[in-house]
Amino acid sequence: MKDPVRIAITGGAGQISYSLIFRIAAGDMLGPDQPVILQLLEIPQAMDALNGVVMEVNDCAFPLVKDIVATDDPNVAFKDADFALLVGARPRGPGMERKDLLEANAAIFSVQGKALNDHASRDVRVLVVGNPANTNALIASCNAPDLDAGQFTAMTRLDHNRALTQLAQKTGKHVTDVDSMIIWGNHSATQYPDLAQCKVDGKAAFDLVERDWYENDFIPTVQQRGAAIIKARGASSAASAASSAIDHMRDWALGCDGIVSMAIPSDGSYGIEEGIIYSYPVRCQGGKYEIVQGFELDAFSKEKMQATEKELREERAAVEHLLG
Ligand SMILES: NC(=O)C1=CN([C@@H]2O[C@H](COP(=O)(O)OP(=O)(O)OC[C@H]3O[C@@H](n4cnc5c(N)ncnc54)[C@H](O)[C@@H]3O)[C@@H](O)[C@H]2O)C=CC1
Ligand SMILES: O=C([O-])CC(=O)C(=O)O
Repeated sequence: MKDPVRIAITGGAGQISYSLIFRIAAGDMLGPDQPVILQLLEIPQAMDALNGVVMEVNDCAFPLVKDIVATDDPNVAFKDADFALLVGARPRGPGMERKDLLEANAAIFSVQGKALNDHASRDVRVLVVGNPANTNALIASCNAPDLDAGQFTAMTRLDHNRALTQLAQKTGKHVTDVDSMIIWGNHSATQYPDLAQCKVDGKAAFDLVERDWYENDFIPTVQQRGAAIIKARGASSAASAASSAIDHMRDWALGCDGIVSMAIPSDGSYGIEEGIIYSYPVRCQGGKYEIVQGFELDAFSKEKMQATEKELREERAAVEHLLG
């Protein structure tokens, strides 16, 4: 058996964590041979609920769980953490955009960025799920000057997975037949789900679907899927968010075939302003991710990519005071 790794999860008593923690404990994120120590963070008012979750994890008798820490102190939760999944934040309700949460949630990520800086493993991999995820990741990263900015990522894998299913259903194929899906930009209604590189069963997606469906159905459906779930469920997506968080971390840590979407610090690739946390097509191998370069962009793509970049710049300007 390998040595255990430490996995910090914030918002441990929330909806997403109620799926996420159990799937990580079952080995879905790092594999069936990787023992884990779960370090769960909550706010003081939610500690009773968190202790209930810990009781349930214990009741599962998971062979891979070596220890569980439940705390309301970020300095304890992030101590020596190898992985940190920053989920704890307020979710939006009907009629809100994710950036409306900026004011309520941004301060959480400056505190947690500092705690990661001071206590986490120097190789910690951070995934921000709490919305608005891209800008929250930027805040956390800016408050962690001793860690590399590239260690901070935000989740657009749920958008990526949603897009895979929309296209697979439209073409009568399976998600595993779809290659090179790309989500560009912000995890918001301005994101750009791009089919220009996409293939289904080896055939160009653009040869299989009408342009009208792409522009007026596929793109808005993926952009608005979070709101559609809130309308249908009366609460924001939870199990699907947890599943995508696991996909993101698993691929980053263990590698994967093909292209996936991750929101990462821009290095200027594709003309996007350096530093903002922007979703790119990446390949993951050897514990690292790398932006896939060289795709040609038409005017339609450029316009959409710039619109979502503009929103991220505006979000950054709104939290300038938290960027350290
Ligand atoms: N990036 C993405 O694709 C997605 C992001 N989300 C976002 O994830 C976040 C969590 O969603 P849910 O689990 O449904 O919300 P929830 O309200 O069920 O759970 C959030 C938990 O975080 C805790 N929390 C709040 N402040 C905290 C802090 N400073 N430290 C630790 N814990 C704290 C709360 O007490 C609560 O238990 C929301 O911001 C939501 O919008 C949700 C779905 C997808
Ligand atoms: O829409 C929301 O507020 C929750 C979320 O981020 C998603 O489901 O993509």
